[in-house]
Amino acid sequence: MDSATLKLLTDSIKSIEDYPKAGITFRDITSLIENAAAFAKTVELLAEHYKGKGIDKVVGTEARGFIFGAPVAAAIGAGFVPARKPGKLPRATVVQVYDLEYGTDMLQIHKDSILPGEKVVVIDDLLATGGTLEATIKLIHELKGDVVGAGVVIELPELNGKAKLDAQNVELFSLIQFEGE
Ligand SMILES: O=P(O)(O)OC[C@H]1O[C@H](OP(=O)(O)OP(=O)(O)O)[C@H](O)[C@@H]1O
Ligand SMILES: Nc1ncnc2[nH]cnc12
Repeated sequence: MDSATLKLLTDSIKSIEDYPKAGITFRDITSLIENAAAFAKTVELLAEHYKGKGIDKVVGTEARGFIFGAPVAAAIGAGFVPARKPGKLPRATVVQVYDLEYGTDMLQIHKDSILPGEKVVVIDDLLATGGTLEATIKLIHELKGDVVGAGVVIELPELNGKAKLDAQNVELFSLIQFEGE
């Protein structure tokens, strides 16, 4: 990405100290998506990376993964599969419990949302410890999907979430890296 685009995206993300608890610097993408140029460019860059690679499904994690995952899916001609927090999906699901930078949570996807052998990309706003993406990848693997990549707007390299993706042989694509937790 050129330096003007990097500046557009980086400057549009607000950083809030000690949210949601002491010691965490919260990287807030709501200010990025409020900015029409920054939002469009973010979706375009993620889509560009995965276009033409025969991706069948994009999985986005609730809630912020929906914001980027759905438009990327439409842009690359893939279906969109929501990975949801517990109790939100009406049909049979597969389930994973995982740890977060600031707590624990659970994700589910519909059992029939991914067919064996389908090529799948996971999209989220941010990679911190990697717990969310790891749990999402495990859900897709349970359904015998082929996870070919994980794309995020923001990576926090100090938390080493990439190691969890490496362990699953999933390539990480991140647009912005912020130092510090
Ligand atoms: O790499 P990790 O340590 O797993 O952290 C990253 C995850 O944390 C945030 O979601 P959160 O669970 O706060 O939910 P939200 O999208 O509903 O705000 C963020 O949107 C990522 O999904
Ligand atoms: N530091 C952070 N900022 C925003 N979202 C997050 N999810 C996990 N860690 C986060």
